[in-house]
Amino acid sequence: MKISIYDTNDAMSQAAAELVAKQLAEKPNSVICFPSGDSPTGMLGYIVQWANEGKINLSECYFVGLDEWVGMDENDQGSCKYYLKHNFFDKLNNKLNNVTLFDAKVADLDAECERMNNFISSKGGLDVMIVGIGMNGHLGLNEPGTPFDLYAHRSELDPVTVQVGQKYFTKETPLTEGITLGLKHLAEAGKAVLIASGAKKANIIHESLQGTVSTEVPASILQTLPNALVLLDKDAASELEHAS
Ligand SMILES: N[C@@H]1[C@@H](O)[C@H](O)[C@@H](COP(=O)(O)O)O[C@@H]1O
Repeated sequence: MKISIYDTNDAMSQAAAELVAKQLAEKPNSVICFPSGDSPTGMLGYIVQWANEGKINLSECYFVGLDEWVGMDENDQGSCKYYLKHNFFDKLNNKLNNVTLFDAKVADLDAECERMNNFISSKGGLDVMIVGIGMNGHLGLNEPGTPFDLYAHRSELDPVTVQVGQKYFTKETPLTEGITLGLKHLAEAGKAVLIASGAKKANIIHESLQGTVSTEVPASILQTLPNALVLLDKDAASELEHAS
């Protein structure tokens, strides 16, 4: 695991976008996973800008979604699909050719997990998997207690996730279940990238990156991963020991 600390959220976001741009320059048909939430907004802004300026080419790459609230689609404000549509897909001048997202409205969610697993393995795995971190240390919707060796799976939501998740919705929304790529995908990705910013993430970043490795803190898996890159702004890094 390598940790990089930037002065601002904007600098951290630009560095994450540069990592994606470099990956695409080296391998145009890369398989890339983006999260939703507040963390990737700045990064996606740079990627959209550079794509629309013709500086990066997204036409050959494969985009995979990280997770979704069960029962929601792109029409539900607060869904991961809604976020990606409004912050990424719809802002690009050229429509993306290859986008694979969870369908969280299907009756057979286990089959949907298999579909995502099969798609990713058919492409030889994820080249870059970018994730944010939840206030309880979740990655995607891999909640506390999730085994490290799962691929895509259904997830019973932790009370912290249900409460914090309300920030994505304009009115109180019942959230009970999620569907998500697994921590095994992260372990097997070419690059496993965590992005985090803001002082409110400082405590869970410290616990995840310098505390005990445990399934109770899903992000602690990053300590064990040689492919892990952690990009933080200085506020999110403010409780780390011996970090500069
Ligand atoms: N399901 C999402 C995750 O994919 C996201 O990465 C994480 C952090 O969210 P944020 O970036 O808004 O802090 O929690 C949410 O619940």
